Amino acid sequence: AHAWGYAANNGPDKWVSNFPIADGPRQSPIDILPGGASYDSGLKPLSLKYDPSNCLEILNNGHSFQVTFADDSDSSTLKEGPISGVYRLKQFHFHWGASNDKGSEHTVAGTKYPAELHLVHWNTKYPSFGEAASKPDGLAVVGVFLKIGDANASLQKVLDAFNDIRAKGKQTSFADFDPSTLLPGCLDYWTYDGSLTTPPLLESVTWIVCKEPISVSCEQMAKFRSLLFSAEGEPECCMVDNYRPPQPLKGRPVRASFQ
Ligand SMILES: NS(=O)(=O)c1ccc(C(=O)NCc2ccc(F)cc2)cc1
Ligand SMILES: [Zn+2]
Repeated sequence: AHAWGYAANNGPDKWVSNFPIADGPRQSPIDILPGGASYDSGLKPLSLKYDPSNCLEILNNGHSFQVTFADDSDSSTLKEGPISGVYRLKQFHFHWGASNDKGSEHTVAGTKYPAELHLVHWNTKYPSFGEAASKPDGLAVVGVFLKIGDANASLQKVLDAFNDIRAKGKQTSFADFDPSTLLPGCLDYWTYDGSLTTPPLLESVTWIVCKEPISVSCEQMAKFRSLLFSAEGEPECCMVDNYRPPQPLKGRPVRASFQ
């Protein structure tokens, strides 16, 4: 059986055959309707504390590229916000489009952004990411939209490593990067219970989607699109449109940390 992907023959509409949870009650992403979200004064501000020395490597996994962190201590964590306890940063990655009119996974009243950043954290009440990934409160992902504007100097550091990871399976060391430099100035957010947006689509994610986007230039978006879904020696296939479209809300509440 061919592995999952984003092409017509193995893309989001096909995932349900190998991953029936694709039609489950708490799937992600969703279209966020600001008018349908309820302000919750009980929601705390996000507490994100990242240690750049935990940054290990950058890799092309054939679906996206990701920057992986050492998660053997509580030095890079997410606390407060809608969650209780301590969640450790495991990795961050992005989703993007073939053109600037699409690419984000979450949408806001139907608006698609050209890309979306995901900072993936796991609940330290469980022994590992793999264990946490199967629990309803196991993961917390912070989503940040990217909007076309000025070049993003912090993002450029990540893009400068792309020459070594152009093809699927390539990885290279990547050190001393502080992911908090990729966060918007304002950390107002929407939050809801959801899932991983790629197979295995596990319904274990507390989603925390920032209202304010960060900037990315057209040239930087072109750099994202220079990566390949394909491995070395295979016919080249540009890594673009690696996003799942919004899924049914199925009655879930979406809360806002702001009025
Ligand atoms: N786009 S997203 O932020 O929702 C997302 C985040 C992480 C993963 C992931 O780690 N997959 C591999 C995986 C999944 C479960 C496991 F138990 C082990 C590895 C997939 C999607
Ligand atoms: Zn993602």
